[in-house]
Amino acid sequence: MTALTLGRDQLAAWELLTGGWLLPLDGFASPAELAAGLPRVTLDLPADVGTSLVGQTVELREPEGVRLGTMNVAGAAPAPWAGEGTVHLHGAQAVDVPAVRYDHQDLRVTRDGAPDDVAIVIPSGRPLTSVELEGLVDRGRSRGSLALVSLVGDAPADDTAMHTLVRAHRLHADRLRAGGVDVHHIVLPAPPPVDGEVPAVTALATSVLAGEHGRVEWPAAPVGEIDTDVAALLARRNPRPDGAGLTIFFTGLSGSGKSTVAGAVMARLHAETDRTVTLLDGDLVRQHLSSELSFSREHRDLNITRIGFVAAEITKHRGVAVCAPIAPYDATRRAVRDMVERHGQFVLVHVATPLEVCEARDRKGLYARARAGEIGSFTGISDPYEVPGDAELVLDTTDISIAAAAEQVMAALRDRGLLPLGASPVAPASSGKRQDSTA
Ligand SMILES: Nc1ncnc2c1ncn2[C@@H]1O[C@H](COP(=O)(O)OS(=O)(=O)O)[C@@H](OP(=O)(O)O)[C@H]1O
Ligand SMILES: Nc1ncnc2c1ncn2[C@@H]1O[C@H](COP(=O)(O)OP(=O)(O)O)[C@@H](O)[C@H]1O
Repeated sequence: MTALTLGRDQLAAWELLTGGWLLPLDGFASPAELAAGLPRVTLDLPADVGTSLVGQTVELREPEGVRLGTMNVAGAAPAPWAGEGTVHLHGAQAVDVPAVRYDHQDLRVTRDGAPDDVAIVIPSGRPLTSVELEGLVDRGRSRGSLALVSLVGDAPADDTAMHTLVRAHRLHADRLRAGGVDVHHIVLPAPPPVDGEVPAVTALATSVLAGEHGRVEWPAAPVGEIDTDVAALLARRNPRPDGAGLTIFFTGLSGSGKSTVAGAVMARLHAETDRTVTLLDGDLVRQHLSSELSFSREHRDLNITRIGFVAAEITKHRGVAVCAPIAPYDATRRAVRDMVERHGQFVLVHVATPLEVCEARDRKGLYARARAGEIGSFTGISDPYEVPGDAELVLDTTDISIAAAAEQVMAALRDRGLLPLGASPVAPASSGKRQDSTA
Protein backbone atom coordinates (compact mmCIF):
# COMPACT_ATOMS: atom_id res chain seq x y z
CA MET A 1 0.00 0.00 0.00
CA THR A 2 1.34 3.45 -0.89
CA ALA A 3 2.14 5.57 2.16
CA LEU A 4 1.91 9.36 2.18
CA THR A 5 3.76 11.29 4.86
CA LEU A 6 1.77 14.30 6.00
CA GLY A 7 3.51 17.68 6.28
CA ARG A 8 3.18 20.01 9.27
CA ASP A 9 0.07 21.82 8.08
CA GLN A 10 -1.57 18.54 7.07
CA LEU A 11 -0.86 17.04 10.49
CA ALA A 12 -2.52 20.03 12.16
CA ALA A 13 -5.46 19.62 9.77
CA TRP A 14 -5.62 15.89 10.61
CA GLU A 15 -5.78 16.67 14.34
CA LEU A 16 -8.62 19.15 13.77
CA LEU A 17 -10.51 16.86 11.40
CA THR A 18 -10.26 13.74 13.55
CA GLY A 19 -11.05 15.78 16.67
CA GLY A 20 -14.40 16.73 15.17
CA TRP A 21 -13.48 20.41 15.16
CA LEU A 22 -14.30 20.98 11.50
CA LEU A 23 -17.63 19.16 11.23
CA PRO A 24 -19.38 18.64 8.87
CA LEU A 25 -15.92 18.11 7.38
CA ASP A 26 -14.59 14.80 8.70
CA GLY A 27 -11.79 14.23 6.23
CA PHE A 28 -9.67 16.21 3.76
CA ALA A 29 -12.16 18.25 1.72
CA SER A 30 -13.61 17.11 -1.61
CA PRO A 31 -14.36 19.56 -4.46
CA ALA A 32 -18.09 19.37 -3.53
CA GLU A 33 -17.32 20.28 0.09
CA LEU A 34 -15.16 23.18 -1.02
CA ALA A 35 -17.92 24.36 -3.36
CA ALA A 36 -20.30 24.24 -0.39
CA GLY A 37 -18.11 26.82 1.37
CA LEU A 38 -16.26 24.56 3.81
CA PRO A 39 -12.70 25.63 4.63
CA ARG A 40 -9.86 24.60 2.38
CA VAL A 41 -8.45 21.72 4.41
CA THR A 42 -6.99 19.64 1.63
CA LEU A 43 -4.44 16.93 0.93
CA ASP A 44 -2.36 18.43 -1.90
CA LEU A 45 0.13 16.48 -3.99
CA PRO A 46 1.99 16.85 -7.29
CA ALA A 47 -0.49 15.97 -10.05
CA ASP A 48 1.43 12.95 -11.38
CA VAL A 49 1.65 11.34 -7.95
CA GLY A 50 -1.90 12.26 -6.95
CA THR A 51 -3.67 11.06 -10.09
CA SER A 52 -1.81 7.74 -10.01
CA LEU A 53 -3.37 7.05 -6.59
CA VAL A 54 -7.02 7.38 -7.65
CA GLY A 55 -8.85 4.13 -6.94
CA GLN A 56 -6.24 3.00 -4.42
CA THR A 57 -6.24 2.89 -0.65
CA VAL A 58 -3.29 4.89 0.68
CA GLU A 59 -1.82 4.98 4.15
CA LEU A 60 -1.41 8.35 5.82
CA ARG A 61 1.63 8.58 8.08
CA GLU A 62 3.28 11.15 10.29
CA PRO A 63 6.98 11.94 9.69
CA GLU A 64 8.32 9.31 12.09
CA GLY A 65 6.35 6.65 10.24
CA VAL A 66 3.40 6.14 12.60
CA ARG A 67 0.31 5.16 10.61
CA LEU A 68 -2.44 7.71 11.22
CA GLY A 69 -5.08 6.14 9.02
CA THR A 70 -6.05 5.41 5.43
CA MET A 71 -7.83 7.11 2.57
CA ASN A 72 -9.72 5.35 -0.22
CA VAL A 73 -8.80 7.82 -2.91
CA ALA A 74 -12.00 8.58 -4.83
CA GLY A 75 -10.61 11.45 -6.86
CA ALA A 76 -7.83 13.95 -7.47
CA ALA A 77 -8.97 17.45 -8.44
CA PRO A 78 -6.80 20.43 -9.42
CA ALA A 79 -5.49 22.41 -6.44
CA PRO A 80 -4.60 25.80 -7.96
CA TRP A 81 -3.99 27.26 -4.46
CA ALA A 82 -0.99 24.92 -4.13
CA GLY A 83 0.48 25.90 -7.50
CA GLU A 84 0.23 24.64 -11.03
CA GLY A 85 0.50 20.89 -11.55
CA THR A 86 -0.97 20.11 -8.13
CA VAL A 87 -4.06 18.11 -7.17
CA HIS A 88 -5.91 17.45 -3.94
CA LEU A 89 -7.02 13.97 -2.99
CA HIS A 90 -10.37 13.15 -1.51
CA GLY A 91 -12.17 10.01 -0.44
CA ALA A 92 -13.36 8.13 2.61
CA GLN A 93 -10.87 8.15 5.47
CA ALA A 94 -10.40 5.72 8.33
CA VAL A 95 -8.63 6.94 11.46
CA ASP A 96 -6.16 4.82 13.43
CA VAL A 97 -4.51 7.58 15.45
CA PRO A 98 -6.01 11.08 15.78
CA ALA A 99 -2.66 12.79 16.46
CA VAL A 100 0.82 11.96 17.71
CA ARG A 101 1.40 14.77 20.19
CA TYR A 102 2.73 14.55 23.72
CA ASP A 103 2.73 18.26 24.50
CA HIS A 104 -0.14 19.87 26.44
CA GLN A 105 -2.18 16.68 26.19
CA ASP A 106 -4.40 17.80 29.05
CA LEU A 107 -5.54 20.72 26.88
CA ARG A 108 -5.84 18.94 23.51
CA VAL A 109 -9.38 17.63 23.67
CA THR A 110 -11.67 16.44 20.89
CA ARG A 111 -15.01 18.11 20.26
CA ASP A 112 -16.72 15.24 22.08
CA GLY A 113 -14.41 15.69 25.07
CA ALA A 114 -14.99 19.45 25.27
CA PRO A 115 -17.73 21.03 27.36
CA ASP A 116 -21.11 21.67 25.75
CA ASP A 117 -22.13 24.59 27.88
CA VAL A 118 -19.58 27.24 26.97
CA ALA A 119 -21.09 30.73 26.96
CA ILE A 120 -18.10 32.63 25.64
CA VAL A 121 -15.22 31.33 23.51
CA ILE A 122 -12.07 33.47 23.62
CA PRO A 123 -9.63 32.30 20.93
CA SER A 124 -6.21 33.92 20.90
CA GLY A 125 -2.74 33.49 19.47
CA ARG A 126 -1.16 35.96 21.91
CA PRO A 127 -0.99 36.52 25.66
CA LEU A 128 -3.80 38.68 27.03
CA THR A 129 -3.33 41.89 28.96
CA SER A 130 -4.44 42.58 32.54
CA VAL A 131 -7.22 44.81 31.25
CA GLU A 132 -8.49 42.05 28.97
CA LEU A 133 -8.39 39.50 31.79
CA GLU A 134 -10.28 41.82 34.13
CA GLY A 135 -12.95 42.21 31.45
CA LEU A 136 -13.15 38.42 31.13
CA VAL A 137 -13.55 37.97 34.88
CA ASP A 138 -16.56 40.33 34.78
CA ARG A 139 -18.11 38.70 31.73
CA GLY A 140 -17.39 35.15 32.88
CA ARG A 141 -19.00 35.78 36.25
CA SER A 142 -22.15 37.25 34.76
CA ARG A 143 -22.57 35.10 31.67
CA GLY A 144 -21.34 31.61 32.55
CA SER A 145 -18.50 29.33 31.56
CA LEU A 146 -15.75 30.53 29.35
CA ALA A 147 -13.37 28.69 26.98
CA LEU A 148 -9.92 30.15 26.51
CA VAL A 149 -8.53 28.71 23.27
CA SER A 150 -4.79 28.78 22.54
CA LEU A 151 -4.49 28.97 18.75
CA VAL A 152 -1.19 27.23 18.05
CA GLY A 153 -1.56 26.59 14.31
CA ASP A 154 0.78 23.95 12.94
CA ALA A 155 3.60 24.70 15.41
CA PRO A 156 5.76 21.61 15.92
CA ALA A 157 6.40 20.20 19.39
CA ASP A 158 9.78 21.96 19.65
CA ASP A 159 8.41 25.44 18.94
CA THR A 160 9.34 27.63 21.89
CA ALA A 161 6.93 30.42 20.97
CA MET A 162 4.03 27.95 20.97
CA HIS A 163 4.93 26.60 24.43
CA THR A 164 5.32 30.14 25.73
CA LEU A 165 1.85 31.04 24.46
CA VAL A 166 0.23 27.98 26.02
CA ARG A 167 2.04 28.52 29.32
CA ALA A 168 0.96 32.18 29.34
CA HIS A 169 -2.63 31.08 28.73
CA ARG A 170 -2.34 28.53 31.56
CA LEU A 171 -1.47 31.42 33.87
CA HIS A 172 -4.45 33.38 32.48
CA ALA A 173 -6.76 30.42 33.18
CA ASP A 174 -5.47 30.25 36.79
CA ARG A 175 -6.11 33.95 37.20
CA LEU A 176 -9.64 33.66 35.78
CA ARG A 177 -10.40 30.70 38.06
CA ALA A 178 -9.08 32.68 41.02
CA GLY A 179 -11.56 35.41 39.97
CA GLY A 180 -14.41 32.91 40.26
CA VAL A 181 -14.83 32.15 36.55
CA ASP A 182 -15.60 28.64 35.29
CA VAL A 183 -12.91 28.45 32.60
CA HIS A 184 -11.90 25.66 30.20
CA HIS A 185 -8.51 26.04 28.57
CA ILE A 186 -8.20 24.29 25.20
CA VAL A 187 -5.35 24.05 22.68
CA LEU A 188 -6.42 23.97 19.02
CA PRO A 189 -3.98 23.49 16.13
CA ALA A 190 -5.79 26.22 14.20
CA PRO A 191 -4.00 29.34 12.96
CA PRO A 192 -4.52 32.68 14.75
CA PRO A 193 -5.84 35.74 12.88
CA VAL A 194 -3.41 37.55 10.60
CA ASP A 195 -3.88 41.33 10.43
CA GLY A 196 -7.28 40.91 12.06
CA GLU A 197 -8.42 38.33 9.46
CA VAL A 198 -9.69 35.12 11.03
CA PRO A 199 -8.74 32.10 8.87
CA ALA A 200 -11.78 30.11 7.74
CA VAL A 201 -10.58 26.95 9.44
CA THR A 202 -10.25 28.77 12.77
CA ALA A 203 -13.62 30.45 12.39
CA LEU A 204 -15.23 27.03 11.90
CA ALA A 205 -13.37 25.28 14.75
CA THR A 206 -14.19 28.01 17.27
CA SER A 207 -17.84 28.16 16.21
CA VAL A 208 -18.05 24.36 16.58
CA LEU A 209 -16.82 24.82 20.16
CA ALA A 210 -19.29 27.63 20.84
CA GLY A 211 -22.13 25.38 19.63
CA GLU A 212 -25.65 26.73 19.41
CA HIS A 213 -25.68 28.70 22.61
CA GLY A 214 -22.17 30.05 22.97
CA ARG A 215 -20.59 33.07 21.35
CA VAL A 216 -17.08 33.53 19.94
CA GLU A 217 -15.45 36.79 21.04
CA TRP A 218 -12.18 37.78 19.38
CA PRO A 219 -9.90 39.90 21.53
CA ALA A 220 -9.38 43.26 19.80
CA ALA A 221 -5.99 44.96 19.58
CA PRO A 222 -4.27 44.55 22.96
CA VAL A 223 -4.90 47.32 25.47
CA GLY A 224 -2.78 47.75 28.58
CA GLU A 225 0.04 45.74 30.07
CA ILE A 226 0.68 42.09 30.74
CA ASP A 227 0.59 40.65 34.28
CA THR A 228 4.00 40.41 35.90
CA ASP A 229 4.03 36.60 36.14
CA VAL A 230 3.25 36.29 32.42
CA ALA A 231 5.76 39.02 31.53
CA ALA A 232 8.47 37.16 33.45
CA LEU A 233 7.62 33.99 31.55
CA LEU A 234 7.83 35.83 28.21
CA ALA A 235 11.14 37.42 29.14
CA ARG A 236 12.61 33.99 29.95
CA ARG A 237 11.23 32.31 26.87
CA ASN A 238 11.50 35.08 24.26
CA PRO A 239 15.03 36.31 24.66
CA ARG A 240 15.85 39.82 23.63
CA PRO A 241 17.49 39.92 20.19
CA ASP A 242 20.91 39.86 21.84
CA GLY A 243 19.91 36.69 23.69
CA ALA A 244 19.00 34.75 20.55
CA GLY A 245 21.33 32.20 19.00
CA LEU A 246 23.30 32.76 15.82
CA THR A 247 24.48 30.78 12.81
CA ILE A 248 27.33 32.09 10.69
CA PHE A 249 27.28 30.11 7.46
CA PHE A 250 30.35 30.30 5.20
CA THR A 251 29.93 29.11 1.61
CA GLY A 252 32.45 29.07 -1.24
CA LEU A 253 34.75 26.97 -3.37
CA SER A 254 37.24 24.51 -1.94
CA GLY A 255 40.32 26.48 -0.94
CA SER A 256 38.48 29.81 -0.86
CA GLY A 257 39.30 30.21 2.83
CA LYS A 258 36.10 29.07 4.56
CA SER A 259 37.77 26.89 7.22
CA THR A 260 40.60 29.31 7.83
CA VAL A 261 38.37 32.37 8.26
CA ALA A 262 35.84 30.32 10.25
CA GLY A 263 38.65 29.29 12.62
CA ALA A 264 39.79 32.88 13.05
CA VAL A 265 36.21 34.06 13.65
CA MET A 266 35.75 31.27 16.22
CA ALA A 267 38.80 32.52 18.09
CA ARG A 268 37.43 36.07 18.11
CA LEU A 269 34.02 34.88 19.31
CA HIS A 270 35.54 32.81 22.10
CA ALA A 271 37.46 35.87 23.21
CA GLU A 272 34.45 38.19 23.08
CA THR A 273 31.46 36.14 24.27
CA ASP A 274 30.43 33.53 26.84
CA ARG A 275 28.34 31.65 24.33
CA THR A 276 29.22 28.16 23.24
CA VAL A 277 30.60 28.21 19.70
CA THR A 278 30.36 25.07 17.57
CA LEU A 279 32.21 24.53 14.30
CA LEU A 280 30.49 22.52 11.58
CA ASP A 281 33.28 22.43 9.02
CA GLY A 282 32.72 20.74 5.66
CA ASP A 283 35.49 18.19 6.05
CA LEU A 284 34.69 17.40 9.69
CA VAL A 285 30.99 16.97 9.02
CA ARG A 286 31.82 14.58 6.21
CA GLN A 287 33.89 12.49 8.63
CA HIS A 288 31.29 12.38 11.38
CA LEU A 289 27.76 13.21 10.23
CA SER A 290 27.88 12.45 6.53
CA SER A 291 30.57 9.82 6.10
CA GLU A 292 28.44 7.72 3.77
CA LEU A 293 27.64 10.58 1.37
CA SER A 294 29.12 11.24 -2.07
CA PHE A 295 29.37 14.55 -3.93
CA SER A 296 26.28 14.01 -6.10
CA ARG A 297 23.78 16.86 -6.02
CA GLU A 298 21.40 14.77 -3.94
CA HIS A 299 24.06 13.89 -1.37
CA ARG A 300 25.46 17.42 -1.18
CA ASP A 301 21.91 18.66 -0.47
CA LEU A 302 21.48 16.01 2.21
CA ASN A 303 24.81 16.96 3.74
CA ILE A 304 23.88 20.66 3.87
CA THR A 305 20.43 19.89 5.23
CA ARG A 306 22.05 17.89 8.06
CA ILE A 307 24.37 20.79 8.81
CA GLY A 308 21.37 23.14 8.74
CA PHE A 309 19.45 20.91 11.13
CA VAL A 310 22.28 20.85 13.65
CA ALA A 311 22.91 24.60 13.24
CA ALA A 312 19.22 25.32 13.84
CA GLU A 313 19.30 23.21 17.03
CA ILE A 314 22.41 25.05 18.25
CA THR A 315 20.77 28.38 17.42
CA LYS A 316 17.59 27.35 19.21
CA HIS A 317 19.64 26.70 22.34
CA ARG A 318 21.15 30.18 21.98
CA GLY A 319 24.58 29.00 20.96
CA VAL A 320 26.66 30.07 17.98
CA ALA A 321 27.05 27.67 15.05
CA VAL A 322 29.84 28.36 12.57
CA CYS A 323 29.35 26.32 9.38
CA ALA A 324 31.92 26.06 6.61
CA PRO A 325 30.82 23.69 3.83
CA ILE A 326 30.97 24.43 0.10
CA ALA A 327 27.12 24.39 -0.02
CA PRO A 328 26.98 24.99 -3.77
CA TYR A 329 23.20 25.12 -4.24
CA ASP A 330 21.14 28.24 -3.65
CA ALA A 331 17.83 26.53 -2.80
CA THR A 332 19.47 24.36 -0.13
CA ARG A 333 21.23 27.33 1.46
CA ARG A 334 17.91 29.20 1.56
CA ALA A 335 16.24 26.18 3.17
CA VAL A 336 18.94 26.22 5.86
CA ARG A 337 18.37 29.93 6.39
CA ASP A 338 14.66 29.24 6.91
CA MET A 339 15.38 26.44 9.40
CA VAL A 340 17.74 28.64 11.44
CA GLU A 341 15.70 31.85 11.31
CA ARG A 342 12.83 30.09 13.09
CA HIS A 343 15.03 30.21 16.18
CA GLY A 344 17.55 33.04 15.79
CA GLN A 345 19.86 34.88 13.48
CA PHE A 346 21.44 33.64 10.26
CA VAL A 347 24.37 35.34 8.54
CA LEU A 348 25.54 34.05 5.17
CA VAL A 349 29.16 34.79 4.27
CA HIS A 350 30.11 34.09 0.68
CA VAL A 351 33.85 33.50 0.56
CA ALA A 352 34.15 34.58 -3.05
CA THR A 353 37.84 33.97 -3.66
CA PRO A 354 38.13 33.35 -7.44
CA LEU A 355 38.61 29.83 -8.74
CA GLU A 356 42.09 30.65 -10.14
CA VAL A 357 43.28 31.65 -6.66
CA CYS A 358 41.72 28.60 -4.99
CA GLU A 359 43.28 26.39 -7.63
CA ALA A 360 46.68 28.02 -7.28
CA ARG A 361 46.52 27.46 -3.51
CA ASP A 362 45.45 23.83 -4.00
CA ARG A 363 46.05 23.18 -0.34
CA LYS A 364 44.95 19.54 -0.54
CA GLY A 365 46.08 18.79 -4.09
CA LEU A 366 42.47 18.15 -5.06
CA TYR A 367 42.30 20.63 -7.95
CA ALA A 368 45.26 18.96 -9.66
CA ARG A 369 43.55 15.60 -9.26
CA ALA A 370 40.24 17.04 -10.50
CA ARG A 371 41.97 18.51 -13.58
CA ALA A 372 43.62 15.16 -14.20
CA GLY A 373 40.18 13.55 -14.12
CA GLU A 374 40.96 11.54 -11.00
CA ILE A 375 38.10 13.17 -9.05
CA GLY A 376 34.75 13.62 -10.79
CA SER A 377 32.10 16.26 -10.04
CA PHE A 378 34.58 18.64 -8.45
CA THR A 379 33.03 22.01 -7.54
CA GLY A 380 34.21 24.78 -9.86
CA ILE A 381 35.88 22.33 -12.26
CA SER A 382 33.28 19.77 -13.21
CA ASP A 383 30.40 20.61 -10.89
CA PRO A 384 28.42 23.85 -10.40
CA TYR A 385 28.65 26.51 -7.72
CA GLU A 386 25.60 28.80 -7.60
CA VAL A 387 26.69 32.26 -6.46
CA PRO A 388 24.47 33.42 -3.58
CA GLY A 389 22.27 36.46 -4.11
CA ASP A 390 21.40 36.74 -0.42
CA ALA A 391 24.79 36.86 1.29
CA GLU A 392 25.11 39.28 4.19
CA LEU A 393 28.84 39.53 3.40
CA VAL A 394 30.93 38.77 0.32
CA LEU A 395 34.56 38.17 1.16
CA ASP A 396 37.48 37.70 -1.25
CA THR A 397 40.55 36.39 0.56
CA THR A 398 42.93 36.77 -2.40
CA ASP A 399 44.83 39.79 -1.14
CA ILE A 400 43.95 40.14 2.52
CA SER A 401 45.30 38.62 5.69
CA ILE A 402 43.38 36.01 7.66
CA ALA A 403 42.98 38.49 10.52
CA ALA A 404 41.56 41.10 8.14
CA ALA A 405 39.10 38.57 6.73
CA ALA A 406 37.94 37.64 10.24
CA GLU A 407 37.57 41.31 11.10
CA GLN A 408 35.27 41.81 8.09
CA VAL A 409 33.01 39.07 9.43
CA MET A 410 33.03 40.53 12.94
CA ALA A 411 32.25 43.98 11.50
CA ALA A 412 29.31 42.53 9.54
CA LEU A 413 27.98 41.02 12.78
CA ARG A 414 28.44 44.31 14.63
CA ASP A 415 26.75 46.28 11.81
CA ARG A 416 23.71 44.06 12.17
CA GLY A 417 23.55 44.59 15.91
CA LEU A 418 24.51 40.95 16.55
CA LEU A 419 27.58 41.78 18.60
CA PRO A 420 28.20 41.95 21.45
CA LEU A 421 26.27 38.74 22.14
CA GLY A 422 24.39 38.90 25.44
CA ALA A 423 24.93 36.26 28.08
CA SER A 424 22.92 33.07 27.70
CA PRO A 425 20.54 31.95 29.05
CA VAL A 426 18.83 35.29 29.50
CA ALA A 427 18.12 36.03 33.13
CA PRO A 428 14.44 36.17 34.06
CA ALA A 429 12.99 39.68 34.15
CA SER A 430 13.00 40.99 37.70
CA SER A 431 9.57 40.95 39.30
CA GLY A 432 7.72 44.21 39.62
CA LYS A 433 8.49 45.22 36.06
CA ARG A 434 5.70 45.19 33.54
CA GLN A 435 6.07 44.29 29.91
CA ASP A 436 4.18 45.77 27.01
CA SER A 437 1.81 43.23 25.50
CA THR A 438 3.22 43.64 22.03
CA ALA A 439 6.73 42.61 23.14
N1 LIG B 1 34.05 16.40 -5.80
C1 LIG B 1 34.31 17.26 -4.83
N2 LIG B 1 33.86 18.53 -4.88
C2 LIG B 1 34.14 19.38 -3.89
N3 LIG B 1 34.86 19.07 -2.78
C3 LIG B 1 35.34 17.81 -2.67
C4 LIG B 1 35.09 16.86 -3.69
N4 LIG B 1 35.66 15.71 -3.31
C5 LIG B 1 36.26 15.91 -2.12
N5 LIG B 1 36.06 17.18 -1.73
C6 LIG B 1 36.51 17.71 -0.42
O1 LIG B 1 35.32 17.81 0.35
C7 LIG B 1 35.18 19.11 0.90
C8 LIG B 1 33.80 19.66 0.58
O2 LIG B 1 32.85 19.02 1.32
P1 LIG B 1 31.53 19.77 1.65
O3 LIG B 1 30.79 18.87 2.56
O4 LIG B 1 31.83 21.11 2.14
O5 LIG B 1 30.81 19.87 0.23
S1 LIG B 1 29.27 20.13 -0.06
O6 LIG B 1 28.90 21.34 0.68
O7 LIG B 1 28.50 18.97 0.39
O8 LIG B 1 29.17 20.34 -1.51
C9 LIG B 1 36.20 19.99 0.27
O9 LIG B 1 36.75 20.65 1.38
P2 LIG B 1 37.04 22.22 1.45
O10 LIG B 1 38.30 22.37 0.72
O11 LIG B 1 37.19 22.48 2.92
O12 LIG B 1 35.90 22.99 0.88
C10 LIG B 1 37.17 19.06 -0.42
O13 LIG B 1 38.29 18.91 0.36
N1 LIG C 1 42.81 36.00 3.97
C1 LIG C 1 42.79 34.65 3.96
N2 LIG C 1 41.73 34.02 4.48
C2 LIG C 1 41.65 32.68 4.45
N3 LIG C 1 42.58 31.88 3.92
C3 LIG C 1 43.67 32.45 3.38
C4 LIG C 1 43.80 33.86 3.38
N4 LIG C 1 44.95 34.14 2.76
C5 LIG C 1 45.50 32.96 2.44
N5 LIG C 1 44.73 31.93 2.80
C6 LIG C 1 45.06 30.50 2.63
O1 LIG C 1 44.05 29.90 1.78
C7 LIG C 1 43.82 28.55 2.14
C8 LIG C 1 42.35 28.40 2.40
O2 LIG C 1 42.06 27.05 2.73
P1 LIG C 1 40.81 26.63 3.56
O3 LIG C 1 40.56 27.59 4.64
O4 LIG C 1 40.98 25.18 3.91
O5 LIG C 1 39.63 26.81 2.48
P2 LIG C 1 38.27 26.04 2.39
O6 LIG C 1 37.84 25.67 3.77
O7 LIG C 1 37.37 27.05 1.74
O8 LIG C 1 38.50 24.86 1.53
C9 LIG C 1 44.67 28.29 3.37
O9 LIG C 1 45.87 27.67 2.96
C10 LIG C 1 44.95 29.68 3.90
O10 LIG C 1 46.18 29.75 4.62
